[in-house]
Amino acid sequence: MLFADVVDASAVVSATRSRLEKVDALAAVLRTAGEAEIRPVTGYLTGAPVQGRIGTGWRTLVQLERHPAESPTLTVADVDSGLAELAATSGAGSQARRAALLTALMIRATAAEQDFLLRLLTGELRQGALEGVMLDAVARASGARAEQVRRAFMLSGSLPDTAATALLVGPSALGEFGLELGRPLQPMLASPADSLDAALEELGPGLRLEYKLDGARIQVHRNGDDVHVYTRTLREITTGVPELVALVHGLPCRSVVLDGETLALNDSGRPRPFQETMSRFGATTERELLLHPYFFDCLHLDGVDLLDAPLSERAEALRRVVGEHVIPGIVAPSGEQAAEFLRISLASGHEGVMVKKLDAPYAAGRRGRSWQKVKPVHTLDLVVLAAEWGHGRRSGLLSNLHLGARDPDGGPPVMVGKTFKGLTDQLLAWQTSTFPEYESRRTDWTVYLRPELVVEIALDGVQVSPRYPGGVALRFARVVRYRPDKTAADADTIETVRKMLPGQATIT
Ligand SMILES: Nc1ncnc2c1ncn2[C@@H]1O[C@H](COP(=O)(O)OP(=O)(O)OP(=O)(O)O)[C@@H](O)[C@H]1O
Repeated sequence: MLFADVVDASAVVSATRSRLEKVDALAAVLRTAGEAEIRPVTGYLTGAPVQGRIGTGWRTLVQLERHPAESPTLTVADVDSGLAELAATSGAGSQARRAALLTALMIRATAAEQDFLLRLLTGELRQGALEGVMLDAVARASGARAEQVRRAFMLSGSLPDTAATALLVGPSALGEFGLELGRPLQPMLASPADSLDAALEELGPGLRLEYKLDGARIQVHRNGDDVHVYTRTLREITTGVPELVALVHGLPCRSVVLDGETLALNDSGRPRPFQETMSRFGATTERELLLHPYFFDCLHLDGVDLLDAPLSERAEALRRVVGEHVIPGIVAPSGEQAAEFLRISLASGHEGVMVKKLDAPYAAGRRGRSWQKVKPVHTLDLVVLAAEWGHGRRSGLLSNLHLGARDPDGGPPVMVGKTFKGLTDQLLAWQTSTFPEYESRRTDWTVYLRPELVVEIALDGVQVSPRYPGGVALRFARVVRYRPDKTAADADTIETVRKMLPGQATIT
């Protein structure tokens, strides 16, 4: 298959707003892809090459001289082996070798193919929304039900594996994806509740309330002596968190999969700021801060998969295996007890509470109603699209942020507002030094970024606004913090923002 076929399909997907047309274009490519081509093609079309992050700096790429080929000759196999070689080249002297490999690939590509490759390698094509569209396309091309494909993806964490199984082995093979020790699955997510009372009323009497801790999500897999720790985005961090690994080694079990939150605490046992916890997960890790785990779910214990078991049963297994490391919680509280529990959680420095339905299974990758989060301040996680240079005291610093919500149909993020409020001197300095790495273009006043950075924004609500393309604008938006634990795929959608308009339904 020619690489140009993939590039053409990608162009159709970005040109149309119709989800149906996007799915059709992707399904057509999948149907014509050969056996060995399905995995790489799925990766390219969701902006995530199967070789993982190739790690070529943006600057190296733009400096490459590129005379495009007249007509397309590159095949998917050529690109696949080129990227595999690039990914395998590291260490001393690798920079020049990588540039040579890239140039060799680029001179065989047409202008459109070069542009696509560049955007693929810089991560610009990676938009989480595309995953959803691709899952539908896999269903369409293979004849599987969308739900079957989705479940296999959530459990395998890999779209190329899901696509290859559905198309090459057949839809019924998708059912064989189960929980596998050492392979992270997409975490279950919560829906925001309007208030504690609303959540209690919706979930009825059979519920459990837990502290909502403001740390970093962890998923832990142990098989005998083999322990692995993953982040919310399924990145493996085992070697960076030796204290967690040691603790999991000491648990009374042979095999286990745990879901939880980890935090750094200060001397009096209160949580340290989120940024400090996250400093343990960056490129340069801050080893002095010890992380404490608080587990809230158990998905597997000693050979028994618990994904489909009700929370009540999973919580019982959890208590048996992690003992004191279970997150603080109460079962079936009265309204007064629940309100008191929320008050104590906030007074102890936590974010709020989670309200969970006791008879619900673990819905991997779902933001459903059986987990609801109650937080006093409403926040949205949005994508930074651009930043304007500041004035006066902020001159020379990148300040006013342009904020975008995710398009669930795979289009580019939709701008919903701007803000420079809440930016500390430290954050302004960080933005000014970091944003150029994400730059896609600039004008005199504004630096535009590839849509990758996620920032958490507090707001007083939203209003109708013809000035913005989505028809809604944020009111009194202010920056709470950056969310290095999230990718643009995890940002809130334009639908979520629209549902916050006065008179709209509860956010789901
Ligand atoms: N008791 C708990 N149960 C489940 N998740 C918890 C709990 N305490 C803290 N959390 C964290 O809250 C998150 C659940 O909220 P949500 O599903 O909306 O994800 P999120 O978008 O990261 O949330 P937020 O932006 O509010 O932190 C989890 O990903 C987890 O990191």
